[in-house]
Amino acid sequence: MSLKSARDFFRPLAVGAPAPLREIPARPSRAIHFFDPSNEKMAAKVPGMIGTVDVLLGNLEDAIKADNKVAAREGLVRIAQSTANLGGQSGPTQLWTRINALDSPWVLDDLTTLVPAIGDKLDVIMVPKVQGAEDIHYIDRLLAQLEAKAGLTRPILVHAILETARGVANVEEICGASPRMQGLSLGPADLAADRKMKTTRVGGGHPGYLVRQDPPRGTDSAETDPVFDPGRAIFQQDLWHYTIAKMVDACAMHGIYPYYGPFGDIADVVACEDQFRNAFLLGCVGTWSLHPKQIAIANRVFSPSVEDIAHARRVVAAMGDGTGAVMIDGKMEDDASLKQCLVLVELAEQLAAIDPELKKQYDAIETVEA
Ligand SMILES: CC(C)(COP(=O)(O)OP(=O)(O)OC[C@H]1O[C@@H](n2cnc3c(N)ncnc32)[C@H](O)[C@@H]1OP(=O)(O)O)[C@@H](O)C(=O)NCCC(=O)NCCSC(=O)C[C@](C)(O)C(=O)O
Ligand SMILES: [Mg+2]
Repeated sequence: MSLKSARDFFRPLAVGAPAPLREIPARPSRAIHFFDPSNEKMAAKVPGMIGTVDVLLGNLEDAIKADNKVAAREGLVRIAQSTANLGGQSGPTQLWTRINALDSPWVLDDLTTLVPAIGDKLDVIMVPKVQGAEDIHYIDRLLAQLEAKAGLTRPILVHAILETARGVANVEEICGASPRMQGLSLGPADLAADRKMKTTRVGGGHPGYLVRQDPPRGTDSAETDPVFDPGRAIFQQDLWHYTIAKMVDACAMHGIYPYYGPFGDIADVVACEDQFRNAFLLGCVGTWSLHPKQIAIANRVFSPSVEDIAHARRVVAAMGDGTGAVMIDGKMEDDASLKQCLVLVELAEQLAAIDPELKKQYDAIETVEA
């Protein structure tokens, strides 16, 4: 892989294109809510969702029928142009899109239509099925040319979906391929197919992927029949743990943001919440929402709880200049656990700035002396 010099990395890739950002802004993005801009019923709901969801994403790729690709692209342009407070750093809700795959017949028209028409409102472009740095380099140069032509003053950021085995293998070079890289999401359906995993679910766990409690002492495990042996507990495992953890490390290393992705069992709100929470605990900043009812789940899970913030503030207060060790409720806290607490406190501050209800809850926390 050829590496750019440090100086060249932050140079615009086209004369007249906006300067790349040195840091990716930490804008709240707990839920990236997908809608089909060619579906009139869904599109009609978009204005009413502003302020209730951190990101609205006009989807142009999979889940949009081939016959509706042009209508979806045009619908997104119309919605972006006619909806106030959506995208472009002005409002509470960002506007993203997911373009078609780089080898599809639609992607070039997606980019050459969207950037001149609504490039000033589009915060992030999600690129599906990214295989390696070369895919990001292609998008990077093309966006710079289109931004220059359109006279844009702010670079559009790029988000890659991790949904091929090669993409997972190349995840670090993908994250570091361009200063436009904003983050990564897991694409569990395409990734499962590409890896030849044997699950047909869109994200989430699988009852067959488990570990089982040992048989009682003195029993020959060969004699136990799992079907007639209900006494042995089974523990379902997370099929996606390895990939999410790998994605989180690659993103943290490059100063960009990891997201879970889709949870296809819309009816199972409980398992959806579990999957989202696992991702939150592992370091993801948000997830996708495919149906309006997943927005509230994502907002709840990806906002630190009042209890966590109360504890984190106690530790911050007790640690004074941030060095040494103290005991709080029987537990040791030191320089490192202070940093863990600051992750939560800083996230709470960012969220409180855009979510008045959450601000009220965090403001009501009484400071308890350690
Ligand atoms: C699942 C579906 C078919 C159920 O749609 P439905 O109409 O059957 O659901 P409903 O419960 O009956 O809907 C109730 C109301 O909500 C509306 N509605 C419903 N959904 C939305 C929405 N998203 N945004 C805004 N409004 C929505 C719907 O139009 C209806 O309106 P109404 O009350 O006026 O009749 C529908 O929700 C949907 O199409 N969601 C988006 C699906 C999508 O974007 N999939 C692609 C992302 S996942 C993926 O690509 C994989 C990945 C990463 O690539 C990889 O793993 O490889
Ligand atoms: Mg996919």
